[in-house]
Amino acid sequence: MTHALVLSGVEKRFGATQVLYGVDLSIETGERHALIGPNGAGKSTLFNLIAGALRPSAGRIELNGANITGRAPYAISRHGLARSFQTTSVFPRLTAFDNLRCAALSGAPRGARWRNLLAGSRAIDERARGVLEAVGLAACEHRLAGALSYAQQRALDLGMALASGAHTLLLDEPTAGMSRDEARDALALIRATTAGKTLLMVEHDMEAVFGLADRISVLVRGRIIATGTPDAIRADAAVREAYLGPAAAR
Ligand SMILES: Nc1ncnc2c1ncn2[C@@H]1O[C@H](COP(=O)(O)OP(=O)(O)OP(=O)(O)O)[C@@H](O)[C@H]1O
Repeated sequence: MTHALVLSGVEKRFGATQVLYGVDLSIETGERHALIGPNGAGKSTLFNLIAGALRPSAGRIELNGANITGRAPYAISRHGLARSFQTTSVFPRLTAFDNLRCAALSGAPRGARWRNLLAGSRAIDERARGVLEAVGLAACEHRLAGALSYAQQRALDLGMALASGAHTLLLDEPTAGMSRDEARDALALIRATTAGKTLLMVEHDMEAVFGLADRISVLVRGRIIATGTPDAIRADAAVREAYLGPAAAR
């Protein structure tokens, strides 16, 4: 079994405040893994450590076997990791198509990147167009990203992660702020477009988590208290207690 992402003994302190304690987490290649936990558990902090926005105080993080601990975000993205944000990270004054071209360009081999840009590379355009269609935005090709609906911007955000060619995607609350119908569409889109990729997502919507994840890890006060299939997590007494209080665990 190969692992796309392996965290060993990861800790994070902000000054005197410790937020993460000895986090061990192994995500299999091609797995869809959800990270859940109460507010303030440390989920965003863990994402920031994996993506390189923060450096761990201790521990090691490997992406596809490469040690990426404490590396800069751009270096980690070159190793094949893309992150989608809770607030979308699209460029509002570029068209949907140009947003995807930028993302495709960022994933192009380093030496070829500026040549590609200058030459208006057909390969980059084709990749961007393919992703535009895959995320259901073909009709919005020439629209400015800032003029798209929130759900469309999230779809474009997902498209940018795909266009970069990343094999591992960190999805930060992919259905946050959406209506029930929009959330269902977003989940179907994620399922359809990420086949074969490794996903780690933080999500509060349990319907989304249990509908999409192969396995779930539960983070409570900076510690992973359980990892398992959706059925195992549902039946786990410690998880029920953490979410619902001691009475629910009995
Ligand atoms: N830069 C920082 N400096 C000090 N404390 C921080 C910093 N960033 C986060 N924290 C603290 O770390 C803890 C975990 O925060 P984090 O945002 O990672 O939790 P979370 O599980 O993502 O919460 P939520 O579900 O509400 O987004 C919180 O107590 C938070 O106040």
